Amino acid sequence: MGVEIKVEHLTKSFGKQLIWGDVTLTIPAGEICVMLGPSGTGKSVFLKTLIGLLKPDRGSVIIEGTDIATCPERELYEIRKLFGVLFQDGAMFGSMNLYDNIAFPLREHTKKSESEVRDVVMEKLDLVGLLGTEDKLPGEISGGMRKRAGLARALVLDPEIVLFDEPDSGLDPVRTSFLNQLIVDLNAQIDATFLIVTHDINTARTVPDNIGLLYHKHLAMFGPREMLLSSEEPVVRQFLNAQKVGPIGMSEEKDADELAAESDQDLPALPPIPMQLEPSNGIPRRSQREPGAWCEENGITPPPGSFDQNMSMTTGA
Ligand SMILES: Nc1ncnc2c1ncn2[C@@H]1O[C@H](COP(=O)(O)OP(=O)(O)OP(=O)(O)O)[C@@H](O)[C@H]1O
Repeated sequence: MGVEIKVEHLTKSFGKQLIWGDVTLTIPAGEICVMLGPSGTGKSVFLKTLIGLLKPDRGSVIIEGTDIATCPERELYEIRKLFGVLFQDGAMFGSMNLYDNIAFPLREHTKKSESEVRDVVMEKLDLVGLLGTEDKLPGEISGGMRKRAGLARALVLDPEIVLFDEPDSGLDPVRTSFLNQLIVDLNAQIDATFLIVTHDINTARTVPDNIGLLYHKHLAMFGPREMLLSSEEPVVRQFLNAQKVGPIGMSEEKDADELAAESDQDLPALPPIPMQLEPSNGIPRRSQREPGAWCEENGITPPPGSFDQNMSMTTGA
């Protein structure tokens, strides 16, 4: 069913460097969320804090009634079993074939027999479309296949929460589309809570139920996909539409002179909100909402052309 992650007033620094402060949000059980933000805004640090690999300075991360920011190491060890993580590079052991890489967490953390291990490994390989590649070494397969293998390994302990750290990094647009479809299909199938850190605007616009944006040491906005895609808030609008005009500069914020120089420029109209990616079997996911439902409930008129089935360009950039 997936479990909820409740983050309250979370603050993280390294020495004197504040990464982000007072982050409060709830990642709903079973839903897909995307976390965005310019490079260096602390998205990976956020993922690591959620899983207890980094300790926040203040605030809490509540999972099934336990605050993983303060709980004893033993409890943290138990809570971590709820997580599957797809690391950026797949984090495979280079000298082990895919079978042994994927079997690794089962051999480490369970008492399963080798034949039970085999059943799980083959099931997960099938799930990610990699049956038949089990004897290959990670170095012998493409980047896209390595991501899938990493995903199979993240799934072997049947996680309730799956964290994806830039699943699309280094992938071409076609492989990214296939991986996004796999993510949506998996969510429909295993119903776990998914959190994806990405730089890919097309992924952010089409895959998740909810979007968050970290910017300038705080959470600029978090909410339903349609809320952010129809938002006129300058940072959200600029980032989600990949535009140069707006408060975000080449390195963090633009200064007052830069902003004044573009004050007479008209902002391009918000592009249409694309349809959300559906599972390939056409059966909606449990957390999927009707297109336009959030806008209607909140009295927001979506940009013209939104939710058009035939829309080909989704970013409008
Ligand atoms: N263990 C650490 N010790 C000190 N500083 C760290 C540590 N981990 C991360 N940082 C710093 O925290 C900041 C945020 O890093 P992080 O990797 O989370 O950013 P990001 O948003 O994921 O970036 P990108 O989009 O480029 O991957 C960076 O300035 C980084 O140098």
